[in-house]
Amino acid sequence: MATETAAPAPPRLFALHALAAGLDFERYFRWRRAREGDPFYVRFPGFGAVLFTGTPAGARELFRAPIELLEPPRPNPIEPLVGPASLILTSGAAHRRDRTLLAPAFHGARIRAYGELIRTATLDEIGDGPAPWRPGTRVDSRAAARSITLRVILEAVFGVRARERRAAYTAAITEFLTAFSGPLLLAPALRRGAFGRAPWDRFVAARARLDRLIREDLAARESTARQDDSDILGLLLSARHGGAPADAELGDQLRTLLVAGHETTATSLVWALYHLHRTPEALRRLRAELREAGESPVEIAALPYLDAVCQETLRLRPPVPIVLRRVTEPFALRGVRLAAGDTMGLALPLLHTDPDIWDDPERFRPERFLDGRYGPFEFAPFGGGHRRCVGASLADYELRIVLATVLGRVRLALPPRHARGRAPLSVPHNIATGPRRSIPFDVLA
Ligand code: HEM
Repeated sequence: MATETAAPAPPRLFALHALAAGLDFERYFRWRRAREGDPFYVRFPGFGAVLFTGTPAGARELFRAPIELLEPPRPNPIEPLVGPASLILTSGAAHRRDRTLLAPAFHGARIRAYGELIRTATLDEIGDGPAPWRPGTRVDSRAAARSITLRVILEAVFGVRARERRAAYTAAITEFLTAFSGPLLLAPALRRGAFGRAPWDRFVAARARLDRLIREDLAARESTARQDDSDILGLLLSARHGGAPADAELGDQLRTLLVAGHETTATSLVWALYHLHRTPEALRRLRAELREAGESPVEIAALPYLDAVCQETLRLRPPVPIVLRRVTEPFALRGVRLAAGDTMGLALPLLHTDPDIWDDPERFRPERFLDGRYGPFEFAPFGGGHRRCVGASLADYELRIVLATVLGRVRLALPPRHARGRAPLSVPHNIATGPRRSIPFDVLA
């Protein structure tokens, strides 16, 4: 058995470290590992120290740790966004109960039923959105991708189809997420009100507006006698008739799905389009595959090169780059002792560029997913173990159908500055990381 060592001391000069991590956290993580080896410590403001690994051996230990030993980390920077009853934050019996409730809504046949909805949402955004994608126009890819993925979540989760209702949600959620990005996410000390004028006050007001919409939909659906479980809210309500969960908990779960379910997928869409348009041979190969394929979502979702493009995007640009677990009893990660209450983490940008697994890891090369198979401890964009992303199948399906629909309808090009310059860094936005600057596309045809 390997000898356990005590944890290395977290770094001094904390403010400088925080600044370096804030400017480019992937580079910072690489630097820390190069200095200290794997695992290594990183301290987050208002959160404490986390022992990180970025190797398949570490991923295996973290994902396979006994479930009863693991909790989500506390305090959790995203708690104000998702709420204390969120699946992301519960543990033990409550987590098991909520996963049992939610997981079936994201499986096989149910997901496939959303195929047409995803295609229609994409076509509407291109042809009929607030800024139609006509030749000669410039598209803000983040705004467009968010609009598509939010619509999918609103319809799939809440069954919201009416345009005005969708617009009300879109405005509320955009305001809610914008109010929480940046300083409030990273500096918990700023989460205080000041006579209605502080950033925290604005965030609390935005959350109240969004919660009002959610409550209205809950009430409307509850008052209808029919049991409609064609969407996720219907499923949750039918389960409630069996006894649980209460209104506030349901509200947190719905807010979680709204937040976790659209920003992550939208970011991946932006990165996929970006890397494809910087890698002409990959774009050509994908277009050729799409030309041969039919329009049925099921057929599209099975295309091998499209699949490889999506996986490669999630490898190089994982939108949720770190996976955290708090241990409730002593545990050893890669031979380093953790005490009860300590937190361990998996750094996906390190795992996904480990040179022992990935050839030429910094390059966008979808072919690697055609040539080889990667295990769940080598490639883990959706995390793993008992907390693996509950929406992974929906996200995978959505990525493929939106990309195929966009590329089948329009020809895009990156403006010269983006086509040739350095690739933008990934920075934390709120629940997901994304490109530091917005990435526009010119519509050619
Ligand atoms: C490309 C898109 C997405 C990525 C990369 C992603 C990634 C992740 C990751 C890394 C985790 C943490 C897993 C862990 O701790 O092991 C997670 C958890 C979660 N995700 Fe996703 N996600 C995506 C889309 C979605 C969607 C579409 C939904 C729902 C509609 C969703 C809902 C959730 C929820 C509820 C959790 C918490 C699961 C739990 O703790 O049991 N995600 N996701």
